[in-house]
Amino acid sequence: MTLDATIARVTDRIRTRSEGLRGEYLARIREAAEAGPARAHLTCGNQAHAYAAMGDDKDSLAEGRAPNIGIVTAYNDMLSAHQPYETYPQLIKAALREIGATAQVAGGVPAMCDGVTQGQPGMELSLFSRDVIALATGVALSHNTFDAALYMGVCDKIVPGLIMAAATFGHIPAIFIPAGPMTSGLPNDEKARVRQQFASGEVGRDELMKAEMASYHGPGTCTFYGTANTNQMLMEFMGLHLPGSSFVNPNTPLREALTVAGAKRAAEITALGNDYRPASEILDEKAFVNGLVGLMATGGSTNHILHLPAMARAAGIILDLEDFDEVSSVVPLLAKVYPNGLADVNHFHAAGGLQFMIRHLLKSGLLHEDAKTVAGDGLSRYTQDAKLTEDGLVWVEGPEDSLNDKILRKPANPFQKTGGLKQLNGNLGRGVIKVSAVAPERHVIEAPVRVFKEQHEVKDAFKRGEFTSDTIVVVRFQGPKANGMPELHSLTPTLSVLQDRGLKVALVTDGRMSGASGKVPAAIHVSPEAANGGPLAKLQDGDIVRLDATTGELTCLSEGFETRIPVEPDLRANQFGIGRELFAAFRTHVGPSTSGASVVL
Ligand SMILES: O=C(O)[C@H](O)[C@@H](O)[C@H](O)[C@H](O)COP(=O)(O)O
Ligand code: SF4
Repeated sequence: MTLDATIARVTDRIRTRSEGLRGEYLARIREAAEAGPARAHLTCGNQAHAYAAMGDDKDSLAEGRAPNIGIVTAYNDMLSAHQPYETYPQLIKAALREIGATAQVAGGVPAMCDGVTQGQPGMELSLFSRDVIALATGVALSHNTFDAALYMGVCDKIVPGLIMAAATFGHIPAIFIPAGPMTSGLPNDEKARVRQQFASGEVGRDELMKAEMASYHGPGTCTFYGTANTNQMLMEFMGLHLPGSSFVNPNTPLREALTVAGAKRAAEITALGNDYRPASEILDEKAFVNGLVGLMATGGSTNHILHLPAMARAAGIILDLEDFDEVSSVVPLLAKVYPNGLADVNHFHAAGGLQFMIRHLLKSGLLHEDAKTVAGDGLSRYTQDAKLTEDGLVWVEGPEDSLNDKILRKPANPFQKTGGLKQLNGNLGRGVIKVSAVAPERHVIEAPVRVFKEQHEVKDAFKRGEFTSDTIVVVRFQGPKANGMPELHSLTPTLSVLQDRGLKVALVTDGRMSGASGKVPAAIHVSPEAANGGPLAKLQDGDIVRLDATTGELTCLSEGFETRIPVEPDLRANQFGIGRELFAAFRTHVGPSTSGASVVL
């Protein structure tokens, strides 16, 4: 199938834009690869320290001929998605021992659960934790005793931070090992309904707690299509998972078989063998464009508008908002998974899942098939599903037709003709809006603004009954320099209640939303941020603003707006408590959201 002209043009533009940076990156990676196997550079003392506690594997490690695989783990008990990782290192070590290879836990990385910190001060460390994860992975792999790395992470900032490090250590192969989604509990839309009832005082806290616990009920990734499950999609579209491994539930025989297979595959693709697949060769412009296509076709999380540019830059590739915008304009929305629909990722996987999508996007010429992956050359192998048979783990072609066209469709009959992501421009700055979950009649709003600094102030104004007409709610000083750019997802129930009461409402912020946010139109990541003197700092209550997701306009229409002096914020409350005092350097040095709000790149 001929590659779509727009996809080809965007890829060429990215390749040209990145030429210098990518060239320097690849030269560094080549130098690291040419230096030879990692452990050859270590002294006897270095090695003795590295192997001292490795028991049965000590001799094999000391001989230095067999591949030694570094495990980077984001295990903790706080994320339901990461709790299953507790037992993986032992399983991996035993699997590699079977084939004469070894594995060591190179190090752990922190992982924040955005569900635990949502609406809490801790959320102000969330985005920064992505770069902390990249730094911590660098510390782990700097032991330089590994021929490949297995990265165990699933959720929001964890996969992006691990990718930033995997690209930095791009001379060694990288395989991402998922743990799979939680089994389906109380449907996400039912949970959201009880939250709205609680916000409007119709039910009490005990009713709300019951619903939340029935929704988030066990190990595995939360079942909505948020940032974590968008990560899982990316890892298959970008060829860093084994095919079909993203949405297999934890603590199942198939999940265990895929973990073992991923470990053994890592040992096969090191420089010691004859199928060397370094991460740098997989993380190229084609992989990132394939990731952009998957993001649009699945209606993925807006957080990847921040994460993908940071991930790409670590591999010497420069992504721009115009790339997202143009890919969105030609890639149809093929999946309806909450918040874009009622289904969850388990239903999506059962309907044909990622394998169905990759099959039909390849057929439509919307993906680069000639991509390198950890499983081998060519993305078409990712149209295959993983199955456990009496012959063990096998890969078989996924379904040609969707098993549920309310959840999954072919490009010829999409839910929406485009990916539903729109770049915004105007005298309020540059931002983005995702409309795949917003009703078409709500794509344009022109209304007076109410201006707030904190999300709790919005909820307080709501409780005082102050929202009685169409309103654009502006929450500013939420950018990375101001307070770390938290998610404002906890506003969703309040704004949804206003919307359901018949008001036209929208959110405009230099902050961000959760991948689980959806039905309320939100212009997010507005840049330059208010704390940097951005135009949002000039807005006053009552100004008329126009947000048009069809034309991509974000404009203040009030007289005299342009000549106003930006408001100076008092940000002292964001500089202390819950560890925020440790992140002053991050707030000072963080880059703009338009290039991923990174501190390290
Ligand atoms: O970007 C995301 O996908 C979110 O950060 C998600 O990981 C977060 O945990 C949600 O806030 C959970 O949803 P609720 O807060 O609605 O439970
Ligand atoms: S999906 Fe979000 S809420 Fe669920 S475990 Fe991951 S970070 Fe936590």
